[in-house]
Amino acid sequence: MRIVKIFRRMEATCFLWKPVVLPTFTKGLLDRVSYRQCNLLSRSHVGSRYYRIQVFCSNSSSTSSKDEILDQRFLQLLKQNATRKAYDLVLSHVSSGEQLEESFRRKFIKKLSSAGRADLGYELYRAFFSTSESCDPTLLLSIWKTVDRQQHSPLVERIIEELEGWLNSSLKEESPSASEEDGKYSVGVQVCVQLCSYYIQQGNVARSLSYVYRLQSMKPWVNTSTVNKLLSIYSKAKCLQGLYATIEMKKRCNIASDSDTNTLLAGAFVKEIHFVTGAVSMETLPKPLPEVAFVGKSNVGKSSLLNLLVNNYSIAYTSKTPGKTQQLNYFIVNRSQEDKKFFLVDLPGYGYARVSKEMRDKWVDLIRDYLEHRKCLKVLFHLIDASQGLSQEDRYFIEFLLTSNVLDRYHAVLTKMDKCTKSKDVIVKSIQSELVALGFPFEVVIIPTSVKQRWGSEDLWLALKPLLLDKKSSSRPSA
Ligand SMILES: Nc1nc2c(ncn2[C@@H]2O[C@H](COP(=O)(O)OP(=O)(O)OP(=O)(O)O)[C@@H](O)[C@H]2O)c(=O)[nH]1
Ligand SMILES: [Mg+2]
Repeated sequence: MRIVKIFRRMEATCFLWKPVVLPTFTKGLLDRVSYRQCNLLSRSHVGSRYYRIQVFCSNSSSTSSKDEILDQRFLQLLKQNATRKAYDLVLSHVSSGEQLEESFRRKFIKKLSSAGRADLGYELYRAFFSTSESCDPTLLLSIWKTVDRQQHSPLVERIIEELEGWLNSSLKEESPSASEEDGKYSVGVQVCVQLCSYYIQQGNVARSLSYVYRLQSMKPWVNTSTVNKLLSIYSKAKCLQGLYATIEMKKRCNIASDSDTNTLLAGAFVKEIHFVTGAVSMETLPKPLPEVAFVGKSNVGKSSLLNLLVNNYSIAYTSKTPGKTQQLNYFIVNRSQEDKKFFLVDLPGYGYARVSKEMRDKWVDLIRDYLEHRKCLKVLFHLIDASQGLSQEDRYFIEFLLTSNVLDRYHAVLTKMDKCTKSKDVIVKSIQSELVALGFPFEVVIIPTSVKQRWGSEDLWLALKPLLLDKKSSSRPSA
């Protein structure tokens, strides 16, 4: 017989005997051949041509093949649901002094856990990895995620104790640099998120939030997906404090939103929203509820911003033509939740609108009346078109506001930021100084937004924090 080809692989050296010419696809197959596949192939033929492979010698130590055989038997037992036997098999292999590669150890632990025996997975973990000083948080997390919450709470408690110990002993609290032990801190983020989730399910809000705050010290490793996971956890738990802690952490860590972030945010705060009425006079306003109003010149983007806030782009009608909204349009949010319901009010615009002067004057009177007398108005969003800056009408309106009693509820919002060429900070600073020059007695917080690019809603929700979290202290202390 003639040796046709020799394949050198990590696991073994293979000699190929006959036929002299190989079909092309067989060659491809042999390029990817592994030690185990050699054995299989040596007993088979491909197409009409027979060939033989002989494994002449194994390049790695004999433990590798033993590990593979153990692996096959282990998987077979798992298939038969004999999880305990599978566990015993691995344990006796190791207790008899055999070596076992780390990749197999990890695999056995994970497989046992995901086969419904997190307890056995954890026992193996203890036997293989854990000494009193060391901890493998990735493995512990993977075991934890497979635990049936009802049945294994002592196990979860043990895992948590180890993970919290690891967080406290291995990760610095004061901001580490991005290059520092990357893997360790990425796992640290995962551990924190899992702990946030665990403690909120246990009803321990303070402990849960402490891990959101902890994430701030891992800034380089926190990303949009971390934020989205937290929003989803606190939304499910209906925990407004958790949602706000997450938004604040996101802002401090300067993490961008994606479309999921907006959907999750709106979904967390708005369980339902309905149109209630279009009021044309003070007499036709609905019965009082805490209220959030959107005011600004015609076409500035009030209705669009309301839609962005609730992530529902068909609830308030928008139009390119100024003067679209002609009444005080009332939308009720969360109407079936007594302690959480509130109104969003979309006002007609002031300034230029494609309607008669008489009509415009009527709107201005109504807006003034509304702002001066509607006691349940808790938050006023005053919209300014960032692409045009403050208009003369805006200045008149601000002069009126400065003499009114609604300043303590005032928030300036910049719209259409996507149309601006200057940087966000430059625009915000310039409007801020204009407002101070107009006579604002405090530095106004300005919220930049873009409905077109769908960003900015988290700052609007932050502005509603006093209203939603503590309805009694919803006004800013007067300056
Ligand atoms: N590029 C851009 N266009 C926007 C933005 N927000 C709103 N618009 C557009 O501006 C136009 C006016 O938007 P509306 O939301 O109807 O404005 P409004 O203030 O409610 O207008 P009135 O009801 O007429 O007072 C629409 O064509 C919107 O699509 C934004 O952030 N960026
Ligand atoms: Mg409108």
